[in-house]
Amino acid sequence: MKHASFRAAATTAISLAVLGALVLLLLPKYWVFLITAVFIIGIALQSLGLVTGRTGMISLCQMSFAGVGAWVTGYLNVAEAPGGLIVWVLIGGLAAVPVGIAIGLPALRLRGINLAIVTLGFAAAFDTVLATITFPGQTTFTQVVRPELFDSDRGYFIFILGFYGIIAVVLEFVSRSRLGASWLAVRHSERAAAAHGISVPKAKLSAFAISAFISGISGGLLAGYLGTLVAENFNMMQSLALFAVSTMVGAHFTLGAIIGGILITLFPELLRRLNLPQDVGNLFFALGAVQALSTGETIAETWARLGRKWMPKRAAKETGDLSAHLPAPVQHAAGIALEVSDLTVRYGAVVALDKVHLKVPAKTVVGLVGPNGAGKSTMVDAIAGFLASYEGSIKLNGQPLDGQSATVRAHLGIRRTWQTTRIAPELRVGEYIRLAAGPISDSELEAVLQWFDCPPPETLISTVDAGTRRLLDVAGVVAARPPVILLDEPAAGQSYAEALKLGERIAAIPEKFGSAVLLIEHDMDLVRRACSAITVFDFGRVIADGAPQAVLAMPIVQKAYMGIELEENAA
Ligand SMILES: Nc1ncnc2c1ncn2[C@@H]1O[C@H](COP(=O)(O)OP(=O)(O)OP(=O)(O)O)[C@@H](O)[C@H]1O
Repeated sequence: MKHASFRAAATTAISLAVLGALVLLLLPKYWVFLITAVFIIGIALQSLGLVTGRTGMISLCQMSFAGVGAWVTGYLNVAEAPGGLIVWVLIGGLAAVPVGIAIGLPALRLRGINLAIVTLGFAAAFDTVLATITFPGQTTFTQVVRPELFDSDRGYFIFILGFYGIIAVVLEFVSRSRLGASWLAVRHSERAAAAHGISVPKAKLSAFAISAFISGISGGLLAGYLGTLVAENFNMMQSLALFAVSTMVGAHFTLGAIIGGILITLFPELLRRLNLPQDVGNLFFALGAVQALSTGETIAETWARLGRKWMPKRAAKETGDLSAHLPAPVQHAAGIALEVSDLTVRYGAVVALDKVHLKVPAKTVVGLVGPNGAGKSTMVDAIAGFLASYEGSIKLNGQPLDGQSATVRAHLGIRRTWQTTRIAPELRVGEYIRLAAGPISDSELEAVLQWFDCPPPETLISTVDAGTRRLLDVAGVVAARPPVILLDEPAAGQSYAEALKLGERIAAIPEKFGSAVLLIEHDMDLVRRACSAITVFDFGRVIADGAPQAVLAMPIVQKAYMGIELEENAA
C-alpha cells in the first residue's frame, strides 16, 4: 500500500514538473502569469475537494478561509515580519484553521442544505466584515513582497507550482491513509464509519481544519500574486463559483483541481476576448455542476474511467496459497463473549424485541434466524450501539455496554456488517480492509483477501460487484479480529455454491481469527454449515435455541420460519 502511495505521489510530482517545464519553455510571459493563477485557484479547489468531494460536507465559504489567510499574510507583510512570504503564507493558513473548526462544528449535526445555509451565512458575514475593514496595505498600496528568488512572474509561477505540488503529494498520501479513508467512509455512511470505530466528529473536524489551512494558504499565495488585495477576491460569489466548479470537476482529484483552476482563470479571459459578459462563466459552471450531480460523475472521474479503459490491463499477480500469512488469532477472554438479557426494543407502538435473551460463547458461531420482521436486525443494531434506547442489558465479556456509542462499542470489540453494503465505492479494496481492520501487514492483508475470494488490494471498489462487496464487508471485520463479530445476512448476493463456501469460512473464523460470531442468515444450508448453535426469533421473541439440526426440526420453528403448519407436520 505504501508503494501505491509513493507511486501515485511520484506520478503527481513528475507530471507537475513536466507541465511546469512546458509552460515555462513554450508560453509567453502573459500566459505564464495567467497559469500561475490556475494553480493558486487549484490549491483553493483542492481544499474544497477535501471537505466536500472527499468528506461529503457542503462548504460555501471556502474563499472566506482564503480571505483569512490573505489578510494575515498582508498584515505580516506590512509588519515586515521575519521569514518572508513562505512563513507568512503558512501562518495565514494556520490562522484559518480555528475558523475552519468553528464552521465544522455545526457540520457535526447538520448535513446537506442545512449545512449549506450555515456556511453560506458565514460567507455573507465575512463579506460584511471585509466591507468594513480593508486588507493591510490596501489603502497605502503596499505590495506583498515575494521571495527574492521567485520575484519575477516566471519565478512566482515556479513558487506556486512548488506549493501546489507539495499540497497535492501530501494529500495523495493522506487520502490513502486511514484518515483519508475515514473521510470517504463518513461521506458514504456515517453509521458504517462509526461501526468501524471511526469517530465521525473527529473525521469531520479534521477535514474542515485541514481544508481551511490549505484554503488559507491559497489566500496568502494570492496576496503574493496580486500584490494588493481587495474584498471582492474573497466574497460569497467567489465561494459559490468555487463550489460549482469543484462539483463539476471533482476537485478532490489533482487533475480535477487543475481543470477547475483552468476553468475559473481562463474562462473569463475567453469571454473577454469574445466580448461576452463575465456572468456567462458562472452560468456555465452552474450547468456543469448540475450535469455532474445528475450523472453522478465529475470530469476528473470521467477522465479516470476512460484512462482505466484504455490503459493496458495488468496481468493478475500469481500469488499461490497465502493462508500461512493469515494474521494470527487473537486470544480473547474465554466464557460468554456476548450476553444479551431481557432486551426490549420499541419503535413507537411496535415491539420489535420483547425481553430477549441470547448468549454467544467465545470462539463459537451462533446463528440468529427467523422470518422477515422477526427482529434480527434490530438485535444487531442494539448490540452494536445503533439504537437511541432499549431496555435490558448487553454485555461484552461480562462488561455492560449499555449507554456506550457505536464507535466506543467498535473499539471495545463489537464489530458488525450491514444487510446492504455501505463501503465507500471510491476506496480501493486494500484501503477498505485497512480502514476496517486497523494495523495489518501487506502480506496479512493479501492473505485475508485470498481467503475470502476477494479481489486484490489495488482494485477500486466501484468496479466490484455487489456480492463481492458483501465478502469485503466480512473480510474487513474478520481481519480486525475483535471478540465479537455480528454478520447480518452476509450471503446475500452470493450464488448457492459461493454461499456454502462462505459458510465454511465463517465456521472457521473462531479458530483462525479468535472471534465469536453472531450470524444472521436466511440460507439454512449456510447456517447448518457454519453454526454450532442457533436461536430462532419470531415476532421479537425467542421461540427456540440449541443445536441447529434439532432446532430446525422443531415444529414450532418450521411453522414460524418455513410456513409449514403443525398439522401438516403431524400428518
Ligand atoms: N426504524 C424502524 N421504525 C419502525 N419500525 C421498525 C423500524 N425498524 C424495524 N422496525 C420494525 O421492527 C420489527 C423488526 O424489524 P427487523 O428489521 O429487526 O426484522 P428482521 O428480522 O431483521 O427482518 P429482515 O429479515 O426482513 O431483515 C418489524 O416489525 C419492523 O417493521
